[in-house]
Amino acid sequence: MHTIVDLNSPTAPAQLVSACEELGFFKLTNHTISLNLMENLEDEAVKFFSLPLWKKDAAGAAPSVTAAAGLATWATSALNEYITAVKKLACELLELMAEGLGLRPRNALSKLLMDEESDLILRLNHYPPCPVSRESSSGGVTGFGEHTDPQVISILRSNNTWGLQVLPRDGRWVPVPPDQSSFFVNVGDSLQMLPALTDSPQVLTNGRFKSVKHRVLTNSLQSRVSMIFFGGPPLKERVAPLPHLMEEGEESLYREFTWCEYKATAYASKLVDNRLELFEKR
Ligand SMILES: C=C1C[C@]23C[C@@]1(O)CC[C@H]2[C@@]12CC[C@H](O)[C@@](C)(C(=O)O1)[C@H]2[C@@H]3C(=O)O
Ligand SMILES: O=C(O)CCC(=O)C(=O)O
Ligand SMILES: [Fe+2]
Repeated sequence: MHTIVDLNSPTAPAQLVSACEELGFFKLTNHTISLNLMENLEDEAVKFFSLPLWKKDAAGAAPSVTAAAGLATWATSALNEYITAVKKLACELLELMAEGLGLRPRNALSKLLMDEESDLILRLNHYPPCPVSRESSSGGVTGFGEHTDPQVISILRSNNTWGLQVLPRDGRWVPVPPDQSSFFVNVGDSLQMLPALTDSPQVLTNGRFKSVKHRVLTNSLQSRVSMIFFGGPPLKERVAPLPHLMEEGEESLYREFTWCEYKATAYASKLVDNRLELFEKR
């Protein structure tokens, strides 16, 4: 079962750090984003997804979040309000994580997303109901295949339909009970790389935070609508372990790369591929 982090709790920084170290995934409660704000965008998404294909196609390829103002033809205000709120939340979480890790300055991680050139994506997914075939080995039809997210942090909100599953490192797929008023947060590949060493011998690794594998199975009766904010650094930003967290003389497990390089590799790979492996020093 995943951790539930209460954003209002005085121990939130420590809770965040252990959730990111253990599974790389947690449910976030007591945030300040209203259900109304989430539902406004969900309603717009439902309207959009019910349009005929040719109209959806006409909306064109997804622009980046920073270009959302250019999306004037579709749900601009619901999108902009949601993006502003969720970006602020992502930065708040990264600041609390930095505090939990004892990092100075406090914005060591959040500044990656605050930069005006940060690479932010908002993705809206719709999974129509889909009856389970007898051949299905996973107990459901795959809606979104297993993968890790390449960015720093992903913040997911869905309606109350089951489907999301996470994979602990040495375990089995765990279904995540949906909760339309909470967020589900996962560590992305780039955050796995960033915080370097820990003093605990069991986890003496640069990958102190875990980029969790996850997938979505469709539901046979209800449709699932999810919106996920992916926070990535500016394309030119170097992704390297934070020196403050490295022990003296200790080497990074990964070679240094820019987010642009990593993203290009990720986007040229298959969804299921282990992309971080390609950047490990051997
Ligand atoms: C198959 C792919 C889809 C994806 C780009 C990729 O080549 C591998 C990473 C995929 C992923 C997973 C997280 C996000 O949903 C996403 C938008 C991202 O940044 O990386 C998707 C990419 C996509 O759908 O284009
Ligand atoms: O739609 C979901 O619930 C999760 C999708 C996802 O993991 C992704 O878009 O990267
Ligand atoms: Fe994902």
